[in-house]
Amino acid sequence: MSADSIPVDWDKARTNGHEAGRAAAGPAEAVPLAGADGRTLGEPLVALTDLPAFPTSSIDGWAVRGPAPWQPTGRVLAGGTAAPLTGDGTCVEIATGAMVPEGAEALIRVEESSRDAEGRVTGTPRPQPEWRLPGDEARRGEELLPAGTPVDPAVLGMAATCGYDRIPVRAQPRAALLVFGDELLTSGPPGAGRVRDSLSPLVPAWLRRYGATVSPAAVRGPVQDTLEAHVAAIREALTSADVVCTTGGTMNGPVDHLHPALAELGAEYVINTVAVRPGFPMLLARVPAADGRYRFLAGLPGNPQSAVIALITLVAPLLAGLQGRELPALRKVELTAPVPGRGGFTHLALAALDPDGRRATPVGHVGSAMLRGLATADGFVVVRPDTAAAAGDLVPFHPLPLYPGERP
Ligand SMILES: Nc1nc2c(c(=O)[nH]1)N[C@H]1C(S)=C(S)[C@@H](COP(=O)(O)OP(=O)(O)OC[C@H]3O[C@@H](n4cnc5c(N)ncnc54)[C@H](O)[C@@H]3O)O[C@H]1N2
Ligand code: MOO
Repeated sequence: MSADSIPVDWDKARTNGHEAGRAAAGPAEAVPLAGADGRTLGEPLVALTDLPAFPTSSIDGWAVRGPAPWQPTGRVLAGGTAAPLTGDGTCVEIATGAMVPEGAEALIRVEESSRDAEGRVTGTPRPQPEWRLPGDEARRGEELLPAGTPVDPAVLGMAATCGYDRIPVRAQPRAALLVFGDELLTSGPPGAGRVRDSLSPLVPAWLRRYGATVSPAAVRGPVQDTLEAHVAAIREALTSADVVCTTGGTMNGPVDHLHPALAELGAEYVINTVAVRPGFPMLLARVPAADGRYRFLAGLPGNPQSAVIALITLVAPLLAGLQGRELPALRKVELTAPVPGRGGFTHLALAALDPDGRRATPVGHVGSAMLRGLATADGFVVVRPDTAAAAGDLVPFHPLPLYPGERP
């Protein structure tokens, strides 16, 4: 296994990362609805009954049969089963959500009805039906959502409506982070040749937004800059993680030990360097673990913005694949200012979106060692190899993994 390689095209790197994840995805497991938020459907969600399951009144009023006036014979509330209406000129009082009795011909709203001295009901039904028929929303056995759908609050509510107590979802990938670099400080301000480790706080938080779990014990660093310490730390992390991310040491500097460590661990590269700037020395490898199965290692470059680009280029597609999710397609936005190309590399340029999300403006402070631009951007505009983008051009946009409201 050589550390030298031809950089992979950026789009191809995303696709390869996704396919590698998909090929390694585990089976679906049934979990209670309360624990399924944020997971991914492992099988299609199918209607267990017709929906609604019985003819259901949409109003409070009267269920009537035959011509007016109607003599009330009883009442049916939500949750009850209704006796059939058998005689013309009869009705039952009915509540919203109650089962409409067999034999009912119309429903009349209470405020659009009146009663005579004998208690008989009169009124004119509205032209549109005031009840919902079984199957109006779904037929029993109908597929409502495909496998691979992210589970959100609406999906949880729909599964409950259908009568599910548990739903089949994919396991959440377990991720770990190893930070390399003896120059890193874990607290206090930088100086005297030392820089503050910015990736231990950043990477786990974004891994979680991509659907992985990261326990506090799974974040380690700085790992000592020796080959032995790197190999030992990776081996240890592989015992409890499906995806181990490392930062730094991806190049061939005097203390860059990642490639030699991978060789020692018998790893096989899925991707070794990507033709993208910033970020190119990134890699994704399969590493055999002690149990005989393989896990993934994503090597993120040490420059912080480059590490983020490796996260969105390799790790996000891998995690999507492992969860059985599609690789998100990139939408296009209009550039408000020119963005230069980066020769034969894809250029990912940090940009902020207009409130309507249609136009992107490049932000400042975007060197690969900087995070200031990242903290004000919504994502990256994509400028393909051997091109440059002009103001007014439509270009693909890769969003940052943000929760709603995080960039108001
Ligand atoms: N001779 C060459 N040198 C470099 C090249 C090159 O093509 N030829 N490429 C540069 C590029 S591009 C990148 S990116 C970096 C990637 O290098 P490594 O992944 O080996 O990263 P390190 O050398 O360990 O660190 C680079 C830089 O980032 C700082 N760093 C590292 N970890 C953190 C962290 N957790 N928090 C904050 N900052 C971090 C580190 O101090 C260095 O300044 O290689 C270039 N060199
Ligand atoms: O690729 Mo480096 O990641 O340009 O900073």
